[in-house]
Amino acid sequence: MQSIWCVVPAAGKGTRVGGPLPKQYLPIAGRSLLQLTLERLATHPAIAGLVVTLAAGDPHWPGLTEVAGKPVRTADGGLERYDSVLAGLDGLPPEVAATDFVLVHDAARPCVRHVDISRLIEQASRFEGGLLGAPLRDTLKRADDQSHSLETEPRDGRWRAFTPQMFRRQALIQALRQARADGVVVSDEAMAMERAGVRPLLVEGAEDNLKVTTQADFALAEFILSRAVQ
Ligand SMILES: Nc1ccn([C@@H]2O[C@H](COP(=O)(O)OP(=O)(O)OP(=O)(O)O)[C@@H](O)[C@H]2O)c(=O)n1
Ligand SMILES: C[C@](O)(CO)[C@H](O)COP(=O)(O)O
Repeated sequence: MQSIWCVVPAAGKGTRVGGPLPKQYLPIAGRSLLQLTLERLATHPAIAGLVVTLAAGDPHWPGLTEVAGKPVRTADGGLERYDSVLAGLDGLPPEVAATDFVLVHDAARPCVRHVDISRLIEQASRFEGGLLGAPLRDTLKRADDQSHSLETEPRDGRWRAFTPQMFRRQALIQALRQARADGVVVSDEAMAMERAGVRPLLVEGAEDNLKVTTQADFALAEFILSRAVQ
């Protein structure tokens, strides 16, 4: 299996959780959300190293330089998630070539399964990249601003996008820079690549690849992690 670096955007404020600490530093079973995600990534055999993007001057970062024997580099994140991803891509070591694939994985997703990361790398590397996701299995409603359902959206062909997402380093940098130049705030890497004409491969992954977003997600993440499925 190829060896691949992973950018970990961890510069968010966690406003949907609230509280004095950014959510990536809140505990799950005694360890921070960020530490859990870094360990989950660093213990995957194909991952060569991590670039963690942090809020400028982040006082909570413990100054890690390696996790599970894998090197850890840092970069200053930005206002939007995609700014932080760009900073992370720029912070990759020089041995990562422009055409090398890189992964991008949210610090807020500690439950990602190694088998899904392996399948993403193996399958999406046959194309110009891809992402983990899952087909939508619930009926999708479009609501008005009073939370009344206006209509039911078509479900066919709709997927939920997860991370990691995997693209070639320079192609992703160019696509993200183009989105920024166009004033488009892309919500994931695949959106930037789609705008560049790429059709990222969707690789179905476990739906327990939870993005910890609200306070309630911490208990669910702790339960998922307690099952020792890595
Ligand atoms: N400017 C930003 C915004 C988000 N992120 C990271 O992107 C991931 C997914 O973002 P999200 O879950 O939205 O985290 P926050 O932006 O912190 O949450 P909120 O929107 O509730 O403030 C997180 O690991 C977050 O730290 C980042 O690196 N830089
Ligand atoms: C990248 C992502 O996790 C894919 O679902 C999602 O778009 C992040 O969104 P957020 O609002 O920045 O959490």
